[in-house]
Amino acid sequence: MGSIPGCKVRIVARIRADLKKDGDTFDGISVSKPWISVLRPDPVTNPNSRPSRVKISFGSDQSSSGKQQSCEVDECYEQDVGNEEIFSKEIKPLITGLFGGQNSTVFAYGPQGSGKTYTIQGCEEVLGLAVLTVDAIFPQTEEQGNIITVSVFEVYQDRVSDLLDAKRPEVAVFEDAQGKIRLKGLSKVKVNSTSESQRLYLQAANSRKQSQKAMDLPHRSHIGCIIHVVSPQTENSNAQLVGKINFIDLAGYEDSRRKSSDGSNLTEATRINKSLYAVHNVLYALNAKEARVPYRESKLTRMLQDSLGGTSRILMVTCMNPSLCQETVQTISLASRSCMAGFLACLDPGKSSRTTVTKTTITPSSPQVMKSASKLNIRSSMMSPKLVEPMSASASGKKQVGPKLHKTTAMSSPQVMKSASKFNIRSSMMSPKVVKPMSVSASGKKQVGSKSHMSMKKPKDVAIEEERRKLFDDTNLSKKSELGNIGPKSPLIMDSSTQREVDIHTLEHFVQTTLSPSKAGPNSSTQPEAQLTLRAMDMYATQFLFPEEKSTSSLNDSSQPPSGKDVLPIANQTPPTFLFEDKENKSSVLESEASSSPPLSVKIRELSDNLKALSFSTEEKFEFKTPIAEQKVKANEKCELDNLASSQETPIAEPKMQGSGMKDVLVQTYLKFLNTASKEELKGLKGIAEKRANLILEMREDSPEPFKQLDDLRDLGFSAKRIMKMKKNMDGFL
Ligand SMILES: Nc1ncnc2c1ncn2[C@@H]1O[C@H](COP(=O)(O)OP(=O)(O)OP(=O)(O)O)[C@@H](O)[C@H]1O
Repeated sequence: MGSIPGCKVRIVARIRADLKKDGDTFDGISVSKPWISVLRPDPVTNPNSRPSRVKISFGSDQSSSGKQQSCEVDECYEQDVGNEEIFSKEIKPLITGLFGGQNSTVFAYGPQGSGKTYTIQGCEEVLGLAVLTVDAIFPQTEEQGNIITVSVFEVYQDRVSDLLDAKRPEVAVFEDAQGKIRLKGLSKVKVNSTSESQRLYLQAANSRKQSQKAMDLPHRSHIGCIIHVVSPQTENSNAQLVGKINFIDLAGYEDSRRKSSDGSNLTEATRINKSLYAVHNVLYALNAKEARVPYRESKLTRMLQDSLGGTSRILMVTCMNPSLCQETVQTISLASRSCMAGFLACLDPGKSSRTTVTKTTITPSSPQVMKSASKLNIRSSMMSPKLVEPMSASASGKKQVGPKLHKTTAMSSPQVMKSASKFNIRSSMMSPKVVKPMSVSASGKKQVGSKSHMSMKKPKDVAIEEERRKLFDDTNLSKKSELGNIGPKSPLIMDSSTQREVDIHTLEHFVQTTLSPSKAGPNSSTQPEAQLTLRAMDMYATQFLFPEEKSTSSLNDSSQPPSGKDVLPIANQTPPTFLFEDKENKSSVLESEASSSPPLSVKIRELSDNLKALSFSTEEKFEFKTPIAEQKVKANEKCELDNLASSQETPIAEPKMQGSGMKDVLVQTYLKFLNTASKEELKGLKGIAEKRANLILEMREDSPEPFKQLDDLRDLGFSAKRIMKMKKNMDGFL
C-alpha cells in the first residue's frame, strides 16, 4: 500500500456515485459542467523516479480564468468504483499487517452525505470496508485458532459511548501503567460470520439513529468500529490481542457558518469541526514525522493512539460529493495538506520536522490565499482552521517562546487555495493554520514567563497545557527551579516578597502539621514544590472548581453498578465503566468531610482566602524592578533568579495574563494532587468522598498518572458540563 514508500498515512479520495442525475446546484446556482477531474501521472512521461500522486482538479478547464485549481492525494477512486475494489487495493495490505501484530486505522472523512457511512459501514445491500474486512480475515483467524471480536462506539462531544450496549454506557479512556490506552467499559462481541458482523454494526448504528431521533438530537458524531483479532484464553494463558483495525466514520464536515442541515447549532458545528481538525493535526504530524503528535487534542485521537502511532498504518478515505459543494473542496484540501506533509517528509527525510522549528502553516495572509480570497470573496477565518501545535523542537536547542517563533509557510497547497476561489470559499477554512506557541529546548533549559509567552493569548489552552506540563515535570525540574519557574506565572510568587514569605510560612506550617503528615519526613516537609502544590490545589479546588458548592459540600460520589457487556474474558479487556451521578450522595460527602477532617476544610478556606487576596494584590505589589524585591528574592534562595529576571521584562499589570498563569498552575497542581495524594488527603478535597477517592486509587494502580488534564475528571464521573463550568468559572474569576 502507498504510492509513496515510507509515508505512514495514506490519503485517498473517493468520489461518491451520482445520486441525482438531473443537474447539480451549488448554493442555488446550477452547475452544468463537470467540476471535478482526476489526473493520473502518466507512467511513461512520469517514470518511477519520484513518488506519483493523483491530481484532483476543481472547476472546468474552460473556466473564464482559464485556470484549473487542484490538489494532490495518493489515489482517487472515481464514481464507478465500488467498495470491493477499494477494499482490495487499500485494506488488504492492512490485513497482512494485522496478523503480524500491526494495528491500523481507517478514517472516512468528508462532508455530510458524501458516502462515508456507505464506505465504512455499507448498507443492507452493499458491504462496507469494515464488514468486508471481517469477511476477509475469517479464514485466517480460524486457521490460526484465533477469534474475532468487534466493538462499536460513538464519540459525541468528547463523550465516548458503547453502541453495543443498549444502555450506552460511557467508555473511560485512559492510559495504564504500561502506557497502553485502555477503553474501560467498551464491549467486545465475538462474531462468527460476516453476516453477523454486518448485522451487529448496522444494529448499533440504527439504534443510535433512533435514539437521536427520539431525543431530537443532531446526529453528527464519530462512529467507530474496532475489529480485534484475539488469541483465545487457554488454561495456561489469558486471551491476547493479536492485532486490531479501527474503522472510523467521522462526523460530516460542515461549514459552521452555514445553516446546519441537521439542526445543530454553531457551537456544536464548531466543536465537531475542531475534533476533525484534531484528527488532521495528528495525521499531519505523523506523516511529517514530527517529534510530537497531538493525540490529546481530542478524545477520538487519544483513544486511537495505539492504532495511530508506532508501527500502525493509517488510511484516510476522503469522500467527495460529485455535485459542486464547497465543503468538498475544503475537506479534500485539508486531507491533501497531510498528504503533502508525508510527501515532503518522504522526499527529503533529512529535513524532518523533528529538528526544525519551522511549522507548516497556511495562513490567510499567504499571497495565494489573499489573492484568492479577495478575488473570490473568500473569508479568511474559514479557510484557516487553526491546527494548533503547541511545541516544536528547536534546532539550536534554545527554547523559544511565543508567537515570535511561529514560522508561516504556505506549504499546503497553493492550488487548493486557488481552487477555493472559484467557489466562493472562505479562506480560513481552506487554510489550516498551525501555530507553534512553544518549542522544546534540546538543552532542557527553560524560559518561562517571558514577555512573548505571557502576551500570547492564543492558542491559550494548548500553550497552557504544554507550559504546565513543563512546570511540573518532575524528571526535569529541580526543586529549586520549580519555584522559580512557577514564580513568574503565579500570583503566589509574583506578589511582593514579604507576602510570599508569609504565605510560604503559612503553607509550611500547614503542610507539616495538617495536610501532609505522610510527607512530613526530612525531605518532604520543606519541599517548596509540595507546599505550592498543596497551596495552589487548595485554592483551586475551593475557589474555582466548586464555587457553587463553597458553602455546602462537594460533588457526589455515587457509583452505579458496572454497565456495558464484556462478552469475552480477554486479557486486556477492562472492567465496565462506572458512571457517577453528581446529584446524588451529597449527604454522604458531607458526612465524610465532617467526620474526617474538619480542621482541614477550615484551613483550606483560610488558605484560599489568603491566596485570593494575593491574587488580587495591587500592581505596585508586583514591583520586580525594585532592588528591594530583588534582594528579597535572592535572600530567599528558593527561587531561580534567571526566571525571575526574565519575568522582570514582563509587565505584570495585566490581570488577565496573571490569571492565566495562575490558572495554569492551579489546574496542574490540582491534577498533580489527584495523582499523588493519599486517600484521606483526597477526601479532603471538595467533590471527592469515599467512593471517588477509592476510584482514584484504583485508577492510579492502572496508570501512575491518570489525571493529566481537567477533562480526565470525566473518568471520575464528572460531567462534561460540569468540567466546562469549572473552566468557565475559573475564567470568570480570573
Ligand atoms: N458510492 C456510492 N454509490 C451509491 N450510493 C452511494 C455511494 N456513496 C453514498 N451513497 C448513498 O448516498 C447517501 C449518503 O451516503 P452516506 O450516508 O454514506 O453519507 P455520509 O457521508 O455518511 O453522510 P453523513 O455525514 O450525513 O453521515 C446514502 O443514501 C448512500 O447510500
